Amino acid sequence: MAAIANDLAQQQVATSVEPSKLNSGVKTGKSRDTGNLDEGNNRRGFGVLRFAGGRKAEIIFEYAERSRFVARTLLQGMSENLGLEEVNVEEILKLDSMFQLFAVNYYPPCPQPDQAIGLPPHTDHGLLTFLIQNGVAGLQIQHNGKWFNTNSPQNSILVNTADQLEIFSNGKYKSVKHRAVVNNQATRISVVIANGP
Ligand SMILES: O=C(O)CCC(=O)C(=O)O
Ligand SMILES: [Fe+2]
Repeated sequence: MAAIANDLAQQQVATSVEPSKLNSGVKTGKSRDTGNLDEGNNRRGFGVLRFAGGRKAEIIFEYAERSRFVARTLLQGMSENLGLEEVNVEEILKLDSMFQLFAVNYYPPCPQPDQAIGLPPHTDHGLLTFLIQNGVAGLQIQHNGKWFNTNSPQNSILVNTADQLEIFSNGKYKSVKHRAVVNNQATRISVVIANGP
């Protein structure tokens, strides 16, 4: 996973995974929703990159496809856990045409990490967000008002619950508030897929 995260992030390759948006460059603490939406690699916020094809695009396609399978399997389990065995979650959430948003976050080392934030606190849209990283930690989640470091093992996918899941489950699965912190040692790269209905 770390290798994939590095590999993908080092290429300015877009994907046709709908809606063909890649987040690239350094976040400056600005909310993604208010970032500039430009074509090309916008180092200050949202970047929409053109589909370039080639091996890297194939990797992204394959990762997106496989992650859709994982998302659907998890959602079926969650729906059973909610006591919705009778409900066809695939049909209700139209998982066949699942929406995926692919983002790559790049956090260079910061000389004063306690004075900066990589990505400010937020919850994600969608149902489940998958995050892989290049072996450098930095994601924190909020629980009972306190921030906790996450510690994902090598080659794992960290799954965050998101807003539409909270709505779908009537609040039983809470959308986790999270943020990314920076460090003064190593560049961190995270690759995120938000999976929505
Ligand atoms: O880089 C991270 O750890 C967090 C990324 C994130 O929350 C996002 O892209 O929505
Ligand atoms: Fe997020």
